[in-house]
Amino acid sequence: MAATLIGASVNGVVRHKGNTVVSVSDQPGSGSTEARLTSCSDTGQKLSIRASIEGDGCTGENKKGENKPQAHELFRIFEDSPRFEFTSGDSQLYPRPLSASDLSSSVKDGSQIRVAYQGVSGAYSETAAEKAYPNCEAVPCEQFDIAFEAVEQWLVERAVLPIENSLGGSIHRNYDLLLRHRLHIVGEVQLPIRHCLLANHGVRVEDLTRVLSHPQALAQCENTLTKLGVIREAVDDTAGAAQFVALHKLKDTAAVASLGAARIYDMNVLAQDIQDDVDNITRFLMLAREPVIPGTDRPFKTSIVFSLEEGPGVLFKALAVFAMRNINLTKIESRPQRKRPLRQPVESSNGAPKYFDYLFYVDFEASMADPNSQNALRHLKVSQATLTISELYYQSIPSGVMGPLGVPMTKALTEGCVGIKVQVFNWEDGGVGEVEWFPW
Ligand SMILES: O=C(O)C(=O)C[C@]1(C(=O)O)C=C[C@@H](O)C=C1
Repeated sequence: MAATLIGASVNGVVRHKGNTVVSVSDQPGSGSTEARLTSCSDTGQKLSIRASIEGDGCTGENKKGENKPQAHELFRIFEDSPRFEFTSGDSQLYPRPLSASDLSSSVKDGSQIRVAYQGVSGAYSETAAEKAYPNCEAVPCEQFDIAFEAVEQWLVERAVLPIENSLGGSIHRNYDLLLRHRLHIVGEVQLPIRHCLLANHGVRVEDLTRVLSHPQALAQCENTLTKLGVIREAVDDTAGAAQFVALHKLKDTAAVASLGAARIYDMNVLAQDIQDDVDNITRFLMLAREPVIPGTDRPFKTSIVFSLEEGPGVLFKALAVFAMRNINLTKIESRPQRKRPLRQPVESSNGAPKYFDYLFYVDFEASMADPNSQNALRHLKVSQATLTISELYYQSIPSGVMGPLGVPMTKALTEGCVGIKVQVFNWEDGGVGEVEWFPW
C-alpha cells in the first residue's frame, strides 16, 4: 500500500500525540483515505501535513468511521515518521534533526539499519553515513552528542561522525565526546569533500556580504572566502546553512555546502570546488554499542588514550614503545584533561606556573591480537617510573577502507590515575575478550 505526502495546510485538532495531532478519515466516493498530522509549534502556530492513501478494497466507511486498514496504515506512517519540521503553511517538508526531547521515545522496529549523523539532509555526514552503511536509513541529529545518545538509547544502531579533515584538522568536540560516551569505534570512512558556493536564484557573487557554513567548511575554504571579502558565520552544518539561506530567501548571503544540498534546497551554484585544495578529505568514525573483536586476518587499527606525568621526554618515551616495535602511528592528538586541566608543579609554593594537563589520543596500525602490540602496551604500562598512565583503552578494528578503533570510557578516566585497563583476548578459543585491571 503506497502513501504519498501531498501537501501542507492549516488544519484542526483531533487526536494528540505529544504536540502533534493525527486525524484519519475516508474521502467519500474517492476510494481513498486521508490522514492529517497537525503540529503545534512552541509559538502556538498550528501547521499540518496531509497524506492520502489509495483504497485496497476496504474503503467503505464503517459505522464509527474507524479501525480500517487504510487508517491504520496512515497512522503507522506518521507514527514511524514523526520528525518533520513545519516552517510555514506552504513550505516543503524537511526531516527535522533529532533533538534532546526525541531521545525519550522508543526505538521502532525495522529491517534497515538506522544510522545517526549530525546535520540535516544534504550534509556531508549524511553521505558518509550512506557510504559506511549502504541502504541505511540516515537519521539527522541536531548535535554530535545527540547522535551519540541516539545510539546509546537504541534509537539507532550506529552513528557516523567526522573526526578530522585533511585541511581543517581535528574535530575536537568528537574527540571529547568519545570519552564521555560508551560507544565503540567499529570502522571509519573517508569522504572527499567538494564545497560549492550556493546562493538563491538571481543572486550574484557581487551581491554577497555574508557566507554561512559549518566552521570546518569555512576553514577549508579560507582562501576563497578571504578573496570574496565576506563576513563568515558559523552554523551547525553545511546543509543547514543552505536550508537557512533558501528558506529566508536571502539576497546578500550564500552558503558553503555540497552539490547535493544545492539540489535539495533548490539553490544556484555560484562556484564549485572552492576548498583550498582539490584533495580535501574528511575522516568519519563509525560508532556502535558493541566493539569489534580484533584479529590478525586483515589490517587493523587501534586507538588508545593516556595521560602522562610532566617531565622531560615523557611523551617521547611513551611513543618509543611503538617506534621500537616498528608500529606505525597514524594520528596523535592531545586534548585538555577536562577533569584536571591544570597540574600543580612540585615547586608551586614559590609561585611557579601550573602545568597544563593533557590526554593523548594515539592511533596505530596494528591489531591487539598481535603480540607485538600487546607488548608495546605492556611496555607503555611498566617501563617508565616517570610515566603514569591514567587511562588506556583499546579496541581494534579493520583498517584499509575502515579505520581506527574504539573507546569505552572506564573508571580510570573518571576517577583519576588508578591503573591501566587492558582488554585481554583469548585468541586460541576464538577471541572472546575480557577486561583485566592492573592497579598501579
Ligand atoms: O556540515 C556538514 O555537512 C558536515 O557533515 C560536517 C562536516 C564536519 O564536521 O567536518 C563534515 C565534513 C566537512 O568536513 C565539513 C563539515
